[in-house]
Amino acid sequence: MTHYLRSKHDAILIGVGTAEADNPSLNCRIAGVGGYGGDGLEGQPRPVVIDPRGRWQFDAESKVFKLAEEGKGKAPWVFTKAPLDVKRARLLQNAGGRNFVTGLEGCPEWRVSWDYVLKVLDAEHIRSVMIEGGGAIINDLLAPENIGLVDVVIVTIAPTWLGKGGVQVCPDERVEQRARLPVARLTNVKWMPLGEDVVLCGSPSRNQ
Ligand SMILES: NC(=O)C1=CN([C@@H]2O[C@H](COP(=O)(O)OP(=O)(O)OC[C@H]3O[C@@H](n4cnc5c(N)ncnc54)[C@H](O)[C@@H]3O)[C@@H](O)[C@H]2O)C=CC1
Ligand SMILES: Nc1nc(O)c(N)c(N[C@@H]2O[C@H](COP(=O)(O)O)[C@@H](O)[C@H]2O)n1
Repeated sequence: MTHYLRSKHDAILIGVGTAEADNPSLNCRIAGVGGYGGDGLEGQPRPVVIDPRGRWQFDAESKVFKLAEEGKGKAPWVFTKAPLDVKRARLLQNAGGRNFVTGLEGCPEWRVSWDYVLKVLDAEHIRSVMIEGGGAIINDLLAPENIGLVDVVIVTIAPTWLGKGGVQVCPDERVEQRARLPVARLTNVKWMPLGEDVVLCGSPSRNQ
């Protein structure tokens, strides 16, 4: 499911926490897409890493760079507040990736504004973005001020325990006129069994 979804989006976006924790591949590995039997890089999403403070210590051995070199994925676009150091900037450029420097743009140094990121991606002809994670990025996009940017939420439920201290995904509670409001629900919900998993798909409610 994850790889099918990756093939259907122009970009796949993660936060630096995920880049550092997982060394992810961020490509699509379904037979028939570019690099896996298909032409060029057709069906491969553009990896986008949100890294305001330039924490991601990537090098040529990072999976996403290896795959780009092998023609099995696109090189990443990295959003930072200040330019990356020369070594990382050169590696990124040589691989075909880019460093978008947002500047301070009026928000705390640890975060970027979605308005800025989405405008840049739109200008670069990215028409659909799959937000893969992690927790902080998803929670921020589920917050009332950002939820309008989200078209669809897809949750895969797998029969496995994730362990203590896992990543918590839940929007902040809403308080209006001192009353606690329920967290917005999804609408147009569909459930689909897929192998051992169940996939839930729904749209954020616009009027809760
Ligand atoms: N099960 C799943 O489907 C997935 C799980 N994960 C897991 O999530 C974990 C990483 O999650 P987190 O540590 O929460 O890191 P994260 O990947 O959400 O990145 C958080 C970082 O993004 C930056 N950031 C920039 N703009 C931001 C904004 N507007 N809002 C929030 N953060 C912003 C912050 O500097 C922050 O440190 C990993 O353990 C990874 O395995 C990640 C992806 C998918
Ligand atoms: N286990 C799992 N299931 C999903 O449905 C997911 N979207 C993820 N997400 C993230 O996938 C990354 C590893 O995959 P690649 O190496 O990029 O193929 C990693 O960041 C997971 O946290 N995980």
